[in-house]
Amino acid sequence: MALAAGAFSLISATNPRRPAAVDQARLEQADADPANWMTHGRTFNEDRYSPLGAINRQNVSKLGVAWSYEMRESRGVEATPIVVDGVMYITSAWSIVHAIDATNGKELWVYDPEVPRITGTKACCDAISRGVTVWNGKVYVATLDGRLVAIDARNGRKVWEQVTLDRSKPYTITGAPRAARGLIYIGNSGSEYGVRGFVSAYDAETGKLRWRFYITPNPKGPDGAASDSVRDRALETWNTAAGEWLRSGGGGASWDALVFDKETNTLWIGTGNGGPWNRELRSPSIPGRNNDNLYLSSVLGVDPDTGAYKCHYQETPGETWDFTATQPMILTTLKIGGSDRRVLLHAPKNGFFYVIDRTNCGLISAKPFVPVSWATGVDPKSGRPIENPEARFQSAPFLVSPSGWGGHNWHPMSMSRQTGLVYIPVRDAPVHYAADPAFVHREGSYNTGTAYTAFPEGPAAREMIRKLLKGYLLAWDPVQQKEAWRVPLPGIDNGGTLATAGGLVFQGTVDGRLRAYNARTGAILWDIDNGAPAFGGPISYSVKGRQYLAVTASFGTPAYLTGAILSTKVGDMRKSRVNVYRLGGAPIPKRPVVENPTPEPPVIAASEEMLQAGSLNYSHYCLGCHGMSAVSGGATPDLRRTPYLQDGESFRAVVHGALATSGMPNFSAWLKDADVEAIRAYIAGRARDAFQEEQKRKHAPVK
Ligand SMILES: O=C(O)c1cc(C(=O)O)c2c(n1)C(=O)C(=O)c1cc(C(=O)O)[nH]c1-2
Ligand SMILES: [Ca+2]
Repeated sequence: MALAAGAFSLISATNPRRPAAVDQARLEQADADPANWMTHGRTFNEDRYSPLGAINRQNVSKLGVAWSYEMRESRGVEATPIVVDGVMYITSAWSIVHAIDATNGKELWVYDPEVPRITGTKACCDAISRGVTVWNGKVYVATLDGRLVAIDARNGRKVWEQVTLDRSKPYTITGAPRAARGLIYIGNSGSEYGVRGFVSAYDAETGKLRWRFYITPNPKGPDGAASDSVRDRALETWNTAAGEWLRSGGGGASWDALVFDKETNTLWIGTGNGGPWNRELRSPSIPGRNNDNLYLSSVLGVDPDTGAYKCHYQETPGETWDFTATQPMILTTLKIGGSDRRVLLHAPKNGFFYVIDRTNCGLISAKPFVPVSWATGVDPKSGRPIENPEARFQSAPFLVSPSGWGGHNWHPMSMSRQTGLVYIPVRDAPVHYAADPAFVHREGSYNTGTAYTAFPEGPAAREMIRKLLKGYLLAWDPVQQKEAWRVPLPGIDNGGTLATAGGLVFQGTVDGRLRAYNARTGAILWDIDNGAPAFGGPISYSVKGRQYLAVTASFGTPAYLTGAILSTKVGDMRKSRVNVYRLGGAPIPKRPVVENPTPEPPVIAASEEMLQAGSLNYSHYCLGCHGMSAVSGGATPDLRRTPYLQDGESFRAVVHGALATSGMPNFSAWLKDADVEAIRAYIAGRARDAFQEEQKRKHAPVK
């Protein structure tokens, strides 16, 4: 743990309040206090609308750099910064918390929870964290390895720490905790790794567990948890005699949205996908019975004080595609059919935009916001999707739109109170799903029960990805349930959005641009190089009357999916940053594209079987950080270019822990010498493709 002295004196010099003095009253009145961004989505309602308008359509093109803060890691950053009274609190990779002077980028303190790097083997999506929450002078971080830590906002010292989950199981935490009414709420991740998801509430002062709600029922008996009261009802929707879920827990991990609703006194939980994905392997369906697998893929409302079940709406009954309902939620009031309705707006992975009644979880409307092939619509009467009968891919592979990458994933959407539109980073990313008859559960790896075929290997992948995967920024009218405008974007891994009273929407793109759009029309008013993608939601705050725009800049995170293959910045392992902009700031720095040629790879004699085994093991154990087709997302070394590739012995040493302190986990429990050599042969093949392509380009006649 590193500390920087002087944090408190600096804060007290600029502000009379003690640091992070956030309480219920202050959060409830967040709209009267737009200088601060005190909770994940700015207000309890999480609409990510900033009432600050000093930066507006007329002057946004004059934004320059206020400051830029360098983190210690090159890994992915997904956090939304929190700003209270001139101090920013943010996490970088490995759940490291930074407190920064929000006016000049000066580091006040850093708290490193020292997450064991082996935890990386349980994380699907890089060593990421979506940020902290603050309450009554403390900053709370949920660590990748499952702890909830309360930190003194004055000096970065730990006040208390709780282990929130069974660390012998493949759980992680990537989500940001939320604070309300003296409690800290936190979920977890790991549905693909074999866990049973739950949400917990801890006393903010003492760290004592107040309640717990399990997303899936315990077939062995009650848990002594808040979810016990609905256990029987949930069990009726599972096969209690067969299925992987009896061993793994069935998934449902709630890894992102947790929204406190002060108007209906509800904590809204977005629940996750099933584990494994394939329902017929997870919990074989029983003809003539309900096979919905509650409470997977649902918007679930519980009592914030006790965790008692209130109501739910299951968006994807019998989830089988990695269709999480964990995506960010916006609470608002809409005039629908002449009356004011308290609604929850949700654009989950499954591709439908839902308007849900916050008083009873009733469906008000649902319309596709992206092409959808698994269902033709949602029946307004029953609230159930009208499924395409082939979409469950049991008899034949099926091209599912959207796929588990999401019609929309965790990247926060925002809503403008001026236009009434919701700004969604959309992914149009169909994928072929087929049942995996050879499914075996593997520790330390992704377990889906699905042969999920994405792309061919090698140079062909790039073309395929360009053609098939489309991303765009979508402005959506939630009352009419229709598109207002869209702007096509490169790739699908674009960042979250922020709407402001300046009539603007801000968003980062996967190729590292940062843009401001006219919120009414989608016209691009500002478009700069942010150095690296701003994946999380941008925020705006002000100190002493000056408005700032803050975004992160990092590689890694979800960019391993496709962004890396499309990006010109591949292999550019610079440190992650927080970039803050203001009117009249310094000029945007020029950042030349880094040339990073592939060295000639070694020739490794390998049979076709060996290459296939290498490819399979690569996808199980390496892809999550080092990228599809061995094309790194830029936050971790590009394995096609690592010097360790050149000789088998050093390569094996690295896979078996030689670089464990730098973040490369030790895989010796799962990968034996022959497995490692097969992976090396596979990567050498990918490296040869890249090498030959580069040679061809180099020697091509100049046109
Ligand atoms: O089921 C889960 O437990 C789980 C966890 C996470 C996570 O914690 O980040 C993701 C997903 N699933 C997931 O399906 C997914 O698409 C995803 C994307 C990301 C990301 O950070 O970009 N995380 C996750
Ligand atoms: Ca998942």
